[in-house]
Amino acid sequence: MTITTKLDTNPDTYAGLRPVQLREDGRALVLLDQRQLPRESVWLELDALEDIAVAIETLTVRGAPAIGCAAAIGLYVVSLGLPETQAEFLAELEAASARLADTRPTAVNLFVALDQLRAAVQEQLRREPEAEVAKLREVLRATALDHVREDLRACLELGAHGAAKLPAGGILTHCNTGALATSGHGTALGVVRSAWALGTKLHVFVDETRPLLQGSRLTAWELVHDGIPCSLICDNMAGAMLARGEIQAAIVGADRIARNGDAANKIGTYTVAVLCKHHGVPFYVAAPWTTIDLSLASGAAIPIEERSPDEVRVHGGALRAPATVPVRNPAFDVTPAELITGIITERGVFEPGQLARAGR
Ligand SMILES: CSC[C@@H](O)[C@@H](O)C(=O)COP(=O)(O)O
Repeated sequence: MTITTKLDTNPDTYAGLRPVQLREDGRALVLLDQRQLPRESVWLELDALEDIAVAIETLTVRGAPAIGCAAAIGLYVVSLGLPETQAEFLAELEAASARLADTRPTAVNLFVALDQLRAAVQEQLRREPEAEVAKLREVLRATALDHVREDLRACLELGAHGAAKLPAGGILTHCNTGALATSGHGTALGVVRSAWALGTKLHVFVDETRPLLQGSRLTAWELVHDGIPCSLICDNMAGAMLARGEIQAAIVGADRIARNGDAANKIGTYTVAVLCKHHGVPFYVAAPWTTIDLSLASGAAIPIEERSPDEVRVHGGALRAPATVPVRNPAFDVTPAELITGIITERGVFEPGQLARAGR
């Protein structure tokens, strides 16, 4: 297919939604508050460590790449308030990084971003052991902005690779993997966006994604905004849509992909993959390379976040279950590699079993 050459893959000319930014004066993390969508678009400006950590924990900012971007800019912003002596600065920077790392365990992008910033500081100290704190802040700022820019570049490029694979027709997606979940454009939803921009006739089936409704609140909001045809469905309707032949492919994102291609993503993704296998429908995972964790042999080693029982018991502000009923609330599941047709990255589209070699 030659159509991919028409896609804009330049992050410097990207004009779409950027939900995670550094404020123009460079002193605050700016976030589009995803808890308020789709009711209203509220932008928050945060500069305190605890506020930034809580924003990640409460899904004010969410989606693996966006979490990484928020942590990167967040750590830089926090560094502005740290002591001016190098030893104290470094000790407090480590503590701040540890607090941010403690927010959400599954999205590996969080740890990649924090490691990139810490490594950049270490590299500066190796070259200049007496480096002033001002210089170290400069390094943090440049590394954080580079992380965000690289994420956008990856999304635009994987969008182009994925668009060449996506068939016309019904496309099922789960959770939100759009601009909101990244630095912009999106991963799985970025592929949908890129394919639509190229003229592929699509109709997106949006799983509402219980318990926190990232599909109905966020994905549907993005698709309606872009004018991409879509239908919102409850999670338990996906099987019926597949059985009726209304879905030609499924595409989802990932929070962490192990070396063997097993992929952790929003709870319910595994169910979609099993259904697709049963119906002979291709099931794609789209993610930037920062989501691939080659240090883990398989998905069994991916830490899965368990969230508050009240996210399941309470819906729309009202109790929908006995207040004391025991609840399980794993936020993610692992889709085994054998159910995945292809993993779409900025480096190209891989069969799950090819990841390890591609990563060398
Ligand atoms: C491009 S986002 C990929 C994943 O992070 C996404 O599918 C997902 O599962 C997000 O979960 P969330 O709990 O909303 O952060």
